[in-house]
Amino acid sequence: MNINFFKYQGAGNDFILIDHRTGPIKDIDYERVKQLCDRRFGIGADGLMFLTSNPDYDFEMLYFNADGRPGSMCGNGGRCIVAFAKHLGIIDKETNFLAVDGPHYAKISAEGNWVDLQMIDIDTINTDGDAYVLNTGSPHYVLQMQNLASYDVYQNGKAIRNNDTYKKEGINVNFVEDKGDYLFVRTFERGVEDETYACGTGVTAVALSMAQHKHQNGHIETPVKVLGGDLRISFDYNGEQFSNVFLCGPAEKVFEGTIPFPQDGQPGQS
Ligand SMILES: N[C@H](CCC[C@H](N)C(=O)O)C(=O)O
Repeated sequence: MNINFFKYQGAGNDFILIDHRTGPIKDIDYERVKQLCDRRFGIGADGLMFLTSNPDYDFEMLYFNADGRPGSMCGNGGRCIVAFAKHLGIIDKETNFLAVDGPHYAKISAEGNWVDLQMIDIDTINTDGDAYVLNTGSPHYVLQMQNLASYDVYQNGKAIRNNDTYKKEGINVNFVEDKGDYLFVRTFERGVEDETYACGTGVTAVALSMAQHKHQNGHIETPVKVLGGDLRISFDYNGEQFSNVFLCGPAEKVFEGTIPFPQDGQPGQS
């Protein structure tokens, strides 16, 4: 069957979005998802999402990484699917939707291209040598460094993601340089197995780790620069728990089209 797709991007983290409110998704063909996300043989994206209906929420987000496998929470994907839901007329200024890590609240600008997405509360940040390790909906490794612009994020991120500790489950590897007024962050993403231009759960993990590292307290606003643009993380920290965590940034529709998509017992056929 043919289905319509929409391509969105948030700070250069890009996604294929499919409106699937009409029925349950069954037998998703992971190979087809992977091919659609491929930048040479497909549409090209860091991930693919289905927007489905849920009786208790405005909608539900089903996220797949570019390797075709179901991913954990995607922050920029969450912001993009909120913009998509507004485009579809499902929501207006705010929403409560369900994702793989639970319910999320979000606010969206009148123009529909700026989304503040609430992330899960966090109370545990572990360490691994000099790095911080935490789960902001997806697992993240956070390491501080200098001269990040010229750092080999691909080789070093890949080595950490595939070391004995993380190989089995995988981890997203974030490198951060504290620039004083803002944090500069680059991320090697699990499931894409490459550096992406932005990672929302990643910059969130970085901002929280840095607040703990610097012994900051109270209401904190952290501007972040990534390869694909600017994001902002705001949260409250009482020294033990991070709450009211918001990932804020752009979310824009790039283009739309039609593709064959096998499902409902026809995996592999298109
Ligand atoms: N790009 C995403 C992270 C996707 C999560 C994925 N890489 C995984 O670990 O399953 C974000 O903006 O948060």
